[in-house]
Amino acid sequence: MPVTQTRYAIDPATAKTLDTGQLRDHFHVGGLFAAGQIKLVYSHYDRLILGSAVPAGAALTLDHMAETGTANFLERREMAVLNIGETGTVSVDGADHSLDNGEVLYIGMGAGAVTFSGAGRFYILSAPAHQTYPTTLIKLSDARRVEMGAKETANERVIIQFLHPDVCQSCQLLMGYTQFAEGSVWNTMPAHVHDRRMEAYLYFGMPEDSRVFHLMGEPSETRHIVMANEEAVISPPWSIHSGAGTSSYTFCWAMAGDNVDFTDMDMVPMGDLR
Ligand SMILES: O=C[C@H](O)[C@@H](O)CC(=O)C(=O)O
Ligand SMILES: [Zn+2]
Repeated sequence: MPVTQTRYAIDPATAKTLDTGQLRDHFHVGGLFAAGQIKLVYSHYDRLILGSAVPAGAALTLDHMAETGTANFLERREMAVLNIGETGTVSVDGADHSLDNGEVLYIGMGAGAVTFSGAGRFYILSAPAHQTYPTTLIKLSDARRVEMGAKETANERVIIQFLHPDVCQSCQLLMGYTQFAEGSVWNTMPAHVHDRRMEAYLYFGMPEDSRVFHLMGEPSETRHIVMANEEAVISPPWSIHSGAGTSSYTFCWAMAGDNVDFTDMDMVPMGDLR
């Protein structure tokens, strides 16, 4: 059985009254990637579920989560699995998919139970779905690469898009990860919001003592959450999501909501940030 928890959606007026601990209780997700466990967080923002599976030698099967109210987890949902560990296997619908580090498996609605095995450290994302699309292994060479930023602004990076309409079809999940050039640490500044899509970040590939200061909140009311390696953060639709690290890092971004248009962002003019 997966270890589960629920995070409720709150409005920005409530969010701005929260202190550090309360902000973390709502938005920060720690304790993922525990060996021998599937851990899942059910967010009420667009009902995105995020979590982890670390088989560590013994196979782990995800078939049911009470929070979805369905007999099978994928009955009315789609899923993406990113392997941030060594090569591992994800078995679904009678097929074994071998995922190397940095590869993504899209699993369509109705595919049934999902079994994780091998040396993988699997990051799991799932959103409600309305139709099934083929389960697809997406290799790094299949993904779409968007170069962004510059060294001078410490934000030289490549956005690698896996669940994107040009790469792999999905109902509402959009996901990929962003890698920095050495010395670059700033993600998504100038910042943006997209009130029609929520987003979740997983920060990984960081040295143990490194931290990312993740920025959130309405543009006129920003807060920060201090993130360590392999920790996730839920970004409400009304919130900016940006950050700077004490070293370079990789972060997986994932979105769910009303459209799958990656470029549909409302950029925040620098003068509006508070
Ligand atoms: O809506 C898009 C998301 O916030 C991220 O994809 C941004 C990102 O990866 C980056 O700028 O590096
Ligand atoms: Zn965004």
